[in-house]
Amino acid sequence: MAPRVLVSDKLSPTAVQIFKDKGVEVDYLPDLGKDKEKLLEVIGQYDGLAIRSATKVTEKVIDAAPNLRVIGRAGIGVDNVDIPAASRKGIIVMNTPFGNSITTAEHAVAMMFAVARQMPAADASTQAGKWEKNRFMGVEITGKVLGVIGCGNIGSIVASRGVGLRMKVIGFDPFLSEERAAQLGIEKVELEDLFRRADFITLHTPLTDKTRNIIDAKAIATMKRGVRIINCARGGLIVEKDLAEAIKSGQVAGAGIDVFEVEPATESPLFGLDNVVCTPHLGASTTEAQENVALQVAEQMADYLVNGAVSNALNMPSITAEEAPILTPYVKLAEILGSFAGQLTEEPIDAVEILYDGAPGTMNTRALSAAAIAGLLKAQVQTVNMVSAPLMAKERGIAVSEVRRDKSGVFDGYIKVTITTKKQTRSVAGTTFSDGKPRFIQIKGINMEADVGRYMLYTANKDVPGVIGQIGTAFGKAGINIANFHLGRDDKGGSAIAVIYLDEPLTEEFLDELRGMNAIGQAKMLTFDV
Ligand SMILES: NC(=O)C1=CN([C@@H]2O[C@H](COP(=O)(O)OP(=O)(O)OC[C@H]3O[C@@H](n4cnc5c(N)ncnc54)[C@H](O)[C@@H]3O)[C@@H](O)[C@H]2O)C=CC1
Ligand SMILES: O=C(O)CCC(=O)C(=O)O
Repeated sequence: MAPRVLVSDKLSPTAVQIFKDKGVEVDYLPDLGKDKEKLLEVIGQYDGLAIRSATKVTEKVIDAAPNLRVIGRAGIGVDNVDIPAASRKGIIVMNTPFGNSITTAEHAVAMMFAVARQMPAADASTQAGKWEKNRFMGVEITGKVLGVIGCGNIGSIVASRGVGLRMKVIGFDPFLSEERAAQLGIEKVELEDLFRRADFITLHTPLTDKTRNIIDAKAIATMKRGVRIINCARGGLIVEKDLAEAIKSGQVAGAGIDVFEVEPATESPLFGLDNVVCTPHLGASTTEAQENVALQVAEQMADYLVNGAVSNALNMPSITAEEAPILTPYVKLAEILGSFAGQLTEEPIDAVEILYDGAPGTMNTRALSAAAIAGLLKAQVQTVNMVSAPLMAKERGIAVSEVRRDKSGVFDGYIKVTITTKKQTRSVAGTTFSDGKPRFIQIKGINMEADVGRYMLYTANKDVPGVIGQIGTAFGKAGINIANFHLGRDDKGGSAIAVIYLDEPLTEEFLDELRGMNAIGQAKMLTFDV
């Protein structure tokens, strides 16, 4: 059945066409996102949800969406999506990180000019026939200090435009290196320094706990008198009432505000003040940017729903369309190894190490590790998948580590999952052959070569004569058919293991009978999704 996507915000028609061309059914209901109740009613029918900023994807929406596999944001900011809730449900959240960057940077620059020359007020006054030439005295931009807070994609473009306008650009961003700053032709400074020196301040950070209220009364008091402030990033970065007070007092000479604490903003302490220029979250609103993000989000979502390729996901490593078919057998293998370890472990897991030897070590190991952890946790949480697994492992205090090394044995490569609990360390290794099927090659340090079956009995026993006969007799007496049998041991008379393939699962009574046998230390029924 074709996957189904709901587009619940206004998106360019390009997106709808791309979904259709790629074999995805699509419902384009651009006003639905604003109707919370209706969204809750219908979301259960969809595999994908494509949005902009109007649709709020809360935990409630996610809980009402058992079939949802991907949320695609046609834009950058994903503060309207509850990402932890989506991750817990195994739903990928993706955005389009570059499609509207230039457009938004240009909006910030436009705001800077509009504020410097009071364009909107001058326009309104002139069109009202007032000709107030003396009222609208502006300031030059050339030679002024532009302080850019957040020098990522958009901030960097604004910085370079500032340099082009012959401004002195200074930037604050904890992740900005001296090299990158030099490349942009700007000076890297601390925030206090930026506040103290800038004539214009422009914000380009996401809204996080660290950036919320980054401009409040206290910060404004440290700024140059007559500073002008631009916010085309997110409402909540500025305390609007503090900025309004500072504009009234003359400490701040003007502000260009595209984003608000509450949106849609129908009232704000900034409304009606002299030299405040407001736009209704128009940063990304150009034909070009909307075409870019619509095209990109539809391509990305369809690629995931149809081919399993993952790009620009915020809660899952990327997997390209070329990579997906090569990775798939190893994803399956990693999941099976994790599942084997998870099913055999009955006490809390402290740590998991995933070793990549040879070929799989050259692949996307973040995705493979996510699959191994998903397999491991499946014994406890049925709904876990590659998206939710890393978060769930973290929530459970499981330390996950990856080791990669060159090919060291007869196989082109293999994966080994080792788990550590308070009581023991246990490992299982496997590989895939050219048929793409997973094989176990080592269990608890004992070499063996075994296929993976749907129902498998695992026994650990002492290597003494008669054990296999005893097990075989018990199966015969109970009338249970054995489909296949694999054995391995470390040393003569040491530890041995058996993996027995069955057509159906064994009962607990029968397992207890096996466990009652003298030489058998462990008998466990394992089920695999094959
Ligand atoms: N008004 C609009 O329509 C639009 C607004 N935006 C918003 O613009 C913002 C920036 O977008 P991009 O540049 O694409 O993001 P980005 O992720 O490329 O850059 C953000 C930068 O902020 C920096 N940062 C994080 N915490 C910081 C802190 N405490 N202090 C200083 N810098 C910090 C990061 O290191 C990063 O370099 C986002 O919030 C996004 O939602 C994006 C597009 C359109
Ligand atoms: O979709 C829009 O108009 C807003 C864009 C935006 O805020 C973003 O991409 O973060």
